[in-house]
Amino acid sequence: MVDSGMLLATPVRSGRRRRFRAVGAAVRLVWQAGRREFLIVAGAQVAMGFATFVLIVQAQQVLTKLFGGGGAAPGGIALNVVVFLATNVLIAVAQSIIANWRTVLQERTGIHVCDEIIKVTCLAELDDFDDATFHDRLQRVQASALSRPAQLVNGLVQQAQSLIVLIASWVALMLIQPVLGLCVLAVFIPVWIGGTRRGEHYFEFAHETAPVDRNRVYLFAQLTTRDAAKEVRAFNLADHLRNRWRRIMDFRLENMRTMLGKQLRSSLISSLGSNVVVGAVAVGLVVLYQRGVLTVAEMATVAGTLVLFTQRLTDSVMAANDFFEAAPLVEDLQEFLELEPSLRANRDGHSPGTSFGAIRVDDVSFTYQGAQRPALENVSFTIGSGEVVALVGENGSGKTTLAKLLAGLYPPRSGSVRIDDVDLRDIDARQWRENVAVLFQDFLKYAFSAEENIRIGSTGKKTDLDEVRAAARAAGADDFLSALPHGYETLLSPQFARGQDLSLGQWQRVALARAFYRDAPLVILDEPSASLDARAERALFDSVRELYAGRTVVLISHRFSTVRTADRIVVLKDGRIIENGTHATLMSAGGLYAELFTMQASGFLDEDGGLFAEEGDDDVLIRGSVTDG
Ligand SMILES: Nc1ncnc2c1ncn2[C@@H]1O[C@H](COP(=O)(O)OP(=O)(O)OP(=O)(O)O)[C@@H](O)[C@H]1O
Repeated sequence: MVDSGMLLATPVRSGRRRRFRAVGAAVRLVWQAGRREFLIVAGAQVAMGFATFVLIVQAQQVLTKLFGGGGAAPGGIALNVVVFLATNVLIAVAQSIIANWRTVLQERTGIHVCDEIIKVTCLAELDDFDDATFHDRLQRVQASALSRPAQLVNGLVQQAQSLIVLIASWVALMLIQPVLGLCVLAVFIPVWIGGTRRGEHYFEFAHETAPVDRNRVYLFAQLTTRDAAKEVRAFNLADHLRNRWRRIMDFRLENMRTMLGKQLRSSLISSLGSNVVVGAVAVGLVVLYQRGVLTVAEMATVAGTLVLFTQRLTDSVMAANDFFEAAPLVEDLQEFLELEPSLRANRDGHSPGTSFGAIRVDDVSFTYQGAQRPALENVSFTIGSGEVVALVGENGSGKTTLAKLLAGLYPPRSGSVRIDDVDLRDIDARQWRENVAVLFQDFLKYAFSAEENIRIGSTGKKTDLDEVRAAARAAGADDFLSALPHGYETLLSPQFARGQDLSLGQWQRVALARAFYRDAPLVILDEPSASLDARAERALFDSVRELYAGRTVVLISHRFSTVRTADRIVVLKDGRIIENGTHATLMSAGGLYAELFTMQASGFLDEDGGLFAEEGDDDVLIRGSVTDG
C-alpha cells in the first residue's frame, strides 16, 4: 500500500475554459521566453500555410489544363510547374527554419522557466520554505521545469503548423467545391474531439499522480545520491526504501493503465467517426463527379487535399496531446509566480548602518508554521555592541531559533528585535544580513575550491589570497588546506574529477574561516566546535575575543567549558529565558546552568573530585570544586 500522505492529490480542476486558458498562458510564456524566435517560427509557419494554399491551387490548375478537355500545350503549364516547384522549395525552407528556431525557442523557454523559478525562490524567506503551500508549489514547478518546456514548445509549434496548413487546405477546398469544403469540416469534429480527449486524460492523470511523483523522485534520490548513501547502507535501508519506491511505481502504473484505457476508447471513437465521415465524403465526391458537378481534375485535387487534410489533422491531434502533457507546467508555473508579490513585500525597508550600539530583543514570541507550540515565548534581553553572549540550553530549547531571528531570517510573530531602537521588520532584510556572519550547525559544504569555499563568505570583497589564508589560519584550516594536492585550488568534492573531501572537523574549520572572512559587526556561531578536536576547540575559544575584537558575538554551544568565558550567558528552557548572567553569577545562583555545567564537568572528575589523569602523567592533578567561577 502506498502511504496515504503520498496519495493526497491536488484536486483536478477540469473544464474546457481552463484548458483554453492554459493555451493562452503557454503562448504568453513562450513569447516572453524568446520573442525573436517566436516571430521567426510564426512567420515561417504563415509562409508554409500560404505555400500550401498556392500548391493546391497550382495542382488543380495543372490537372484542369491536362484533363479539363482540349488538352494543354506544354508551354501552358510551364508557369504552373515553375510556381509549384518554387512553392515546394519554399515549404522545405520554411520547415528547416521552423526546425532550427524551434530548438532555440525550446532552450530559451527552459531557461526562462528556470530563471522565473529562481527569481521567486530567491525572494522567499526561510519562513516561506516552512510554508506547505510554497513548498508544494515549488516542488511541482521544479519537477516540470526540467523536461516540460521543450515538450510545450514542440506541442505549440507543431499545433500551429498543422492548424495553418489545415486552414490553407480548407480554404483551397472551399474555393474548388464549397459543399465538399463544408463536408470535410465534419472530419474535423470526431478527430479533434477524440484526440483532445486523449490529451485531457493525460492531463488529469498527471495532476492526480503529481504528489506521488514527488515522493518517487525523493526516494529515488535517497537511493542514488552520495549524501544519502552512507546512512542508507549503515541502516540497511536500501530494500525498505526500494520497496516503498516500487509501491509508488505500481500505483503510478495502475493509474497509467486506467488512463491509457480511457485514451484507447477516445481514439477508437475518434477514428471510427472520422473514417465514417471520410467515407461519406468519398461517396459524395463520386456522386458529384457522376452528376457532372465535378471534373476529373477537381475530383483529383479534392481527393489529394482531403488526404493532406486528414494527415494534418492527425498531426494536430498529436501536437494537442503533446501540449496537454506539458500544460501542467504552465499552471504550476503560474501558481508559483503568483506568490511573488507577497514574497516581495518582505523585502522593503530602511537601510541599516554598518555598525550598531545594541540589539534589543523585546518580548519576542515565535511559532514555526504548522507547529503546535511556540519555539520562543516572551523572550527579552539586550546584547551590547562588542559583547560576547552565549546561548545555552537543552535540545529544542530555542537557541537556534533565537539566532535565526537575530540574523533576520525569521520575523518574530509578536514582540520585536530592535537594532538601536529600529524594528528589524522595518529594516531591509537583505542589507541587515550583510551585517551578520552566521555559522550554522548544518553549514553548507560547497563543491567549489577551498579558496571559493572561504571567499563565498563575502562575495563582494575583492581581496588577494593572503586575506583568505588569514581567515583560514584563524580558523585553524590553513595547514591542511595548503597540504591539499592543489592547495587552495583543490576542489572540495570527490564527486567531481580531481576533487577531494575533508573530514567533518576540517569542514567545520573551513566554514569557520568563511565566517571570519566576512567583515560583519554581528557574528553568530551555532555550535562552531561540535566537530572540532579538543586542541582546535581550545584554540578557537582562546582566540575568539582577539579574532572578533570590536564585534558582537552570539555563541551557541553545549560545551560549557567554551561558554564560561562569555561576557554573558543566556539560558533558555522551553523557549523562555530562565537565567541571564555571567558564569560566576549563574554558578552561584545554582539554577539550570549550574546543574548542567556540573553534570558535564563531573564526567571529567574522579571520585575525589579531581580531573582524571593517566598514571605517570606529568600534568598536575587539578582538584577543587567545579563550581568555581
Ligand atoms: N523549521 C521548523 N519547523 C517547525 N518546528 C521547528 C523548526 N525548527 C525548529 N523547530 C522546533 O522549534 C523548537 C526549537 O528549536 P531550535 O532549533 O531553536 O532548538 P535548539 O535549542 O537550537 O536545539 P538544539 O540544541 O538541538 O540545536 C524545537 O521544538 C523544534 O522542534
